[in-house]
Amino acid sequence: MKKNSGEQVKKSRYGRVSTKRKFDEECDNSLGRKTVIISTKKNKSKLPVSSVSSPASTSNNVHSNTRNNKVNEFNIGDIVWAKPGKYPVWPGIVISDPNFNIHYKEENNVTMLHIYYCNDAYKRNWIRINQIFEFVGKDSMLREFPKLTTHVTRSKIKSKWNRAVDEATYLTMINREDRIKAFFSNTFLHNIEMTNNAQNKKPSIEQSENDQLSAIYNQQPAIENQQATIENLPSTSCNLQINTNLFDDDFKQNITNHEVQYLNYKKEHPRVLIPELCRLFYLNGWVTGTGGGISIKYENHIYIAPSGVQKERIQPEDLFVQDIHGVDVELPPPEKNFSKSQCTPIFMCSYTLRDAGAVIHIHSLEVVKLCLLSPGKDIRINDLEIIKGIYNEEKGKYYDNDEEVVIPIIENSKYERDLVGTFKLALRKYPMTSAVIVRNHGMYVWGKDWQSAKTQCECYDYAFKVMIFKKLNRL
Ligand SMILES: CSCCC(=O)C(=O)COP(=O)(O)O
Ligand SMILES: [Zn+2]
Repeated sequence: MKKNSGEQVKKSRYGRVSTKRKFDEECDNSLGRKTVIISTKKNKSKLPVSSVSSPASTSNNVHSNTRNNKVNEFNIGDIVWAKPGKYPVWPGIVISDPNFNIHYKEENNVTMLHIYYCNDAYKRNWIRINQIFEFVGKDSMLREFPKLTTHVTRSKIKSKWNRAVDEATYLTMINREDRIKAFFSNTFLHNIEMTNNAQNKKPSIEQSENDQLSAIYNQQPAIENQQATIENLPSTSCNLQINTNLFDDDFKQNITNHEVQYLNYKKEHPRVLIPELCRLFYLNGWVTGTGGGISIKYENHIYIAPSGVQKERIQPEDLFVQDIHGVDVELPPPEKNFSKSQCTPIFMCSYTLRDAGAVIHIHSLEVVKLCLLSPGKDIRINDLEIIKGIYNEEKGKYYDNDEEVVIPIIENSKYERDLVGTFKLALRKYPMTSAVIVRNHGMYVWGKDWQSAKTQCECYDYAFKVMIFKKLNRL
């Protein structure tokens, strides 16, 4: 079948007209916009590049009208439009393939980029670079590429597509470094849900939409389990403030004051950090079986998670806040029926006796394994570069790699609160330590702030893995 332009119109086996050629043509011909045609090094295929700068390109200065002739100018974290063959044009984010840790490659002389799609259950695939262009906002897209968007804006997937575009728009508003975290933590969708709940409405994703999208993407590889790498480090609710800008005034008016209060917390606030870090610690295997977590001191108040809950699902309002004397200042909503973490007495020992700014309690398998291999009263770590990340509280400085780090082990007890006596004794006997191991149970680690506590916990965890290896292999 021939059209006036001479374009060969192909029909897919589903009877849908192929839009691949139209996509390039539409980009080239779009009214009032310049397009820069560049050739990729090997396949020489023409890549139309939008001259409309998105917030992302403005802030990162990655894409511009004067994009040069490189094979791949997309970087990890770029927000893009992708038009994979017969599938609808969809917003996505450039992120490395978790299996190979690369975000672009040459395949059969074609440059491919690895994309995760917005609002689509973390579906991802490798896609030709000439099927991608930088993300422009929804209005520009609808105005300038009407043919590309007609299908999605009229079909049953319209609302899903709209949410994907909103998510992409939201991601362009935040720093590139935070985008991947925000993407994997579903920050945007979380807020939509929060807003909808405030209106006593559930987010309505129609089944038919899901079915249709499943059919559309059924040839794409399914996403593997989310991995706790630095790339997809989850962040529960940072940037909530920015996100509300996407809601119209009606929406905002329907959010209760209580919720607005949480939307306004900065991302360094414990009500944001504790849920975010608990989620990370869960993925690290540190807070399994509901136990463990982190407490943070902020402006002379101590923030503590609830006890016995799925720590990776804690919400900002779930936290207990008390002063340094243990007097409650803020409580979670009473209907949640939460009680304060059983670890509170130990957390308080670290705050009062060591002037900690944050305390982490982990239930990692490594700690328990190491205890099984170490019947003595303490663990000694030598000859590891990683110990430079551990703080010597007695000397007030970080260890050198030729020093020995000694961590006391106290015996476990029936209840966490019964550990207080031996915990205090350990602090007295080991003034240099920033951690106490509880045999066959876990470990408490503290630092002057949450970053220090987290970094040290990572260093201990790493060192324990090496020690287990050494002990098992009699090295
Ligand atoms: C399986 S958890 C047993 C109790 C425990 O060790 C613990 O750390 C409890 O912490 P929580 O913050 O859930 O009270
Ligand atoms: Zn515990």
